[in-house]
Amino acid sequence: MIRSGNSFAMNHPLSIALIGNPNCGKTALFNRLTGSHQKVANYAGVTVERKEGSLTTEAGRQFHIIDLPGIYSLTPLSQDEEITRSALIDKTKDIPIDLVVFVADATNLKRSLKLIIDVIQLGYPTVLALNMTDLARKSGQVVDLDILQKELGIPVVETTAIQSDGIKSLLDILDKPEDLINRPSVRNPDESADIKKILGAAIRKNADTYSLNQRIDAFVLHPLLGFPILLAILFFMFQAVFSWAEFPKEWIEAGVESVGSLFTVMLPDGILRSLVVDGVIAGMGSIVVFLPQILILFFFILVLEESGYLPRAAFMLDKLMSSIGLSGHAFIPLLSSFACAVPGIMATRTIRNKKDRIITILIAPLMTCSARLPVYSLIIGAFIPNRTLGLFNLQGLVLFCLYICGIVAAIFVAWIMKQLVGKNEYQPLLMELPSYHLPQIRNVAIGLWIRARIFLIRVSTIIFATSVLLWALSTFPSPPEGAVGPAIQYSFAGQLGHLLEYIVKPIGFNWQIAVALIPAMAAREIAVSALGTVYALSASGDDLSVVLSSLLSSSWSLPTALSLLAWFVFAPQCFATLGVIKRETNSWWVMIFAAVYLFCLAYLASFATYHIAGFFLGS
Ligand SMILES: Nc1nc2c(ncn2[C@@H]2O[C@H](COP(=O)(O)OP(=O)(O)OP(=O)(O)O)[C@@H](O)[C@H]2O)c(=O)[nH]1
Ligand SMILES: [Mg+2]
Repeated sequence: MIRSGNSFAMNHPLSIALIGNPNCGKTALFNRLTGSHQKVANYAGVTVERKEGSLTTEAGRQFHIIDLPGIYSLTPLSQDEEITRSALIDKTKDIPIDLVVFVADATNLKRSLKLIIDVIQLGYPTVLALNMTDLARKSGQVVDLDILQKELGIPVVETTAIQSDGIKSLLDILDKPEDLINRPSVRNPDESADIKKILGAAIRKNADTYSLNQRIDAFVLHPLLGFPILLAILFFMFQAVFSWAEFPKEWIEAGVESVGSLFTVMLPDGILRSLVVDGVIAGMGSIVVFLPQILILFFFILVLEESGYLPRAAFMLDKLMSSIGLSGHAFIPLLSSFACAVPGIMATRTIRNKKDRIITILIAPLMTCSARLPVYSLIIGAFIPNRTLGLFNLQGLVLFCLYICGIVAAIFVAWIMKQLVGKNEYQPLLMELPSYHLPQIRNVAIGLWIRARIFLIRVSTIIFATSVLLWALSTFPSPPEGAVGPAIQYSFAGQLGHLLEYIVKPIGFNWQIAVALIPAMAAREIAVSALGTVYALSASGDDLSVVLSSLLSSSWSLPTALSLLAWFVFAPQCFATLGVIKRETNSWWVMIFAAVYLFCLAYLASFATYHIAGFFLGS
């Protein structure tokens, strides 16, 4: 639906849709135009929903910009492609498109040309943005823009979306949208046979981007070396999470401790001091110390995403994944779930087969999300000695094993589900291998800043609120007169914990853990702050000054600690994940099934871990 001529009067912002193949830089361009920070990464299928923003040009013109998932053709094969098709073609859409900026990867123009012609034929006023011109130039490609404009009958500009001055030519055109809208079509290319001719005429020298890529791929995709390289990268990442974070973690810990002591001195002994020191500082402080580890993890994830390595890893794992009945397409959604299952589950929209998609959604929560990191890190820090074994840091090794546990469990569950629903025939993974890019320092820095902000906002809102709530539940009602033992024993939380103790005793948990697990349903890392609050209040006198990890190592047995780790590998301790499962599958049943099977697995795994560890170590 194109607006009628008179609606182009400039009294409302024109809507511009960014259309193009996956991974050609639409979102990078969107971010540049609108000043947003939407996710950009070097693989196909990053954007899976419509994103909108606004642009005011230097001349004061306003535009509404729409970023859409990449498409290969106007016939969608997956749910994300359907979103774009429907935005372009359906008459019922809520936001009419006035202009199309077709974004094409200049280093691979051939791939886009058929789609450009199809989109032009839809009748929208269209501009072609040849993006990634920096790479095209470096590789020696020369395109004759005049010929291309003439052949296609639309304006063509060159852009480099990752450079601050890289989209000037596009902005110049957008400043005169009337020219675009009223432009007579010079010619309407309609035959696919034209493509060769157009390219032959317009490209004077072809890009030579393949040599470096091929040289790197010779190692990375090597039949024998490829897999060890992937494992080594992941292994190094988890080692770094522990060893690099050591100093910054100590500084934050020292900071939190001095703030705690400051308030202990400043405030008179009583309810207010308890709220501030035991509730707020113990709760929030116990989580803030994990910021460096989270940032190190995300640093690696961002660099991997930007480099172009991920689709290669998907290819290597395709055979393995198909042997459990999943397609290689599931790899990137599952890998995204290492950050958080919510975007991971949304990324399954790129999976074409419906059964595969549901199974991938069901196993995504088994990937170790970053919210588990504080929990793992706290327990590992308290129970696993910080020793090096040759090259390896023992704590990093245990963390690596926990990640592997999640992956193995996911493989196992997927395999069982596939047996139940029936296998599809093996369809080899068809996915593009993008060119390797050197990660942009600015992009990585922005990515880390966004992550740090998300984390600190979580700490200061949901974690702050639950810390205060838990403090209240653990403080009131006050103990009866003459009571012995810490006051928390008599509080609401204490009573609830003792009730739940019956359920969690067989898996080795005490009542403090039971109390901590409830608010952790809101977000996993709250388990740490909740333990901080509960133990701060259960501790008597001197113990208060001891950091949480030493307090835990003296109060829990090793089997209990291992059992709690096992619980967190499986338990769906997060409402947001369950919510997104419901939304993406549009089914309460799938969500309930996910919650039930994950809780059952968690209970079984913890039970087995506790008893097996108890048998070997003595509980
Ligand atoms: N060198 C260079 N890299 C670019 C340019 N534009 C985008 N990139 C990089 O190309 C990759 C893909 O960019 P995105 O903006 O995520 O691509 P997209 O078209 O939105 O991809 P989908 O959402 O998957 O359809 C990222 O690694 C970007 O940093 C450019 O002009 N030059
Ligand atoms: Mg995108």
